[in-house]
Amino acid sequence: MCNTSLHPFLAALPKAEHHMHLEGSLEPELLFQLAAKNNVTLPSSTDPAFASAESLHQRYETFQNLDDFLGYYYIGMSVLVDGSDFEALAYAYFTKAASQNVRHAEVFFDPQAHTSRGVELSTIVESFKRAQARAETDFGMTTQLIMCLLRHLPLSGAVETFTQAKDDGYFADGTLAAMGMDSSEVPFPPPMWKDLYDAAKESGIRRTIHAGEEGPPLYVSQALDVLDVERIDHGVRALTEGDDILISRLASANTLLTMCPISNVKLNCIPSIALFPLRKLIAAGVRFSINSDDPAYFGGYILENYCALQESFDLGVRDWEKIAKGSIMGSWCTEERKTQLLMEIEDVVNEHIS
Ligand SMILES: Nc1ncnc2[nH]cnc12
Ligand SMILES: [Zn+2]
Repeated sequence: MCNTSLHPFLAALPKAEHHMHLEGSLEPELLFQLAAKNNVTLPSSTDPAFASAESLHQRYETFQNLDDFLGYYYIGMSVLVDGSDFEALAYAYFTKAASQNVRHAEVFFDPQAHTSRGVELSTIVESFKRAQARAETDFGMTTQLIMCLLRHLPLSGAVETFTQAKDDGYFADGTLAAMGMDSSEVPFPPPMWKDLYDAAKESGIRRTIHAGEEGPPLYVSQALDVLDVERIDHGVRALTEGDDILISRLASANTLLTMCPISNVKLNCIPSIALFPLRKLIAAGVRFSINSDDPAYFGGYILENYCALQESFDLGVRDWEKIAKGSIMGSWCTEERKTQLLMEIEDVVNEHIS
């Protein structure tokens, strides 16, 4: 059997996504539409990639590294101006994700990149909430928002944004499920953000951080030791560099790694999907999920990530059942929702093997 034969099964498999940036789902076509609607001038005079949606797609094929990508990511999101733009962005992602049987999504957004342009935090959050409510009604998909702070900017801005979100009651009322940190990783080691993470922990707020994407395994250990995070976004370098002590620690603590194979290849964190450390994760018993990161920029949503792994690693149905169940177990939804989703997975697996 060829290793694409499980693709229909993978498409049907109920999935949880834990690592995608809503702004990273801004497809070039919508980007150009919103730029025209909001009179946002794109830098086409200095960068020919901004000539058209097609040339932008082409440029996205050749990112050199994380910062090269982030340059496009921040320009792209500057077309998001009013509430309807944020709602349209999130609802487009939820629609696409539902078509790939994502049943639960925990999604990131980067408020500082919008509030710095004069967009109110409440505009962003309330618009995403409208899209979330529609996704639940239209697709039965549960979703949660994770507010990410930007690590290439000073701590003071991150603290200000965190404090505003907390004072507005967005964590207390469950509008925001957790706090994360993203953007350029090196040279911004986790201990720089200790005060912020201490404040979040004191307020009982869940915490995650991007670590070990371009940064060394040390950043992952520091995130655990100094920031006391509950989850690590990426962490791929802990595996590729074979930090065995750290790998066993992640396994024994059941820390979820939210992994993004296509992103890792597109940003040159690993040379190819075949070198994604999937077998090592499985053998070491590390809990992980497979995610899209920035699907519009990397040319693949969650299903394309599942299928890319399958084409390289030729796993069996039972392996995928374990991966899918592990990602549900690592989710931040209610226990009741987890039970429901685990049963949905079993139904699809049983249907496939019968
Ligand atoms: N892959 C990534 N790493 C760090 N920050 C990001 N923001 C959006 N995508 C990101
Ligand atoms: Zn990410």
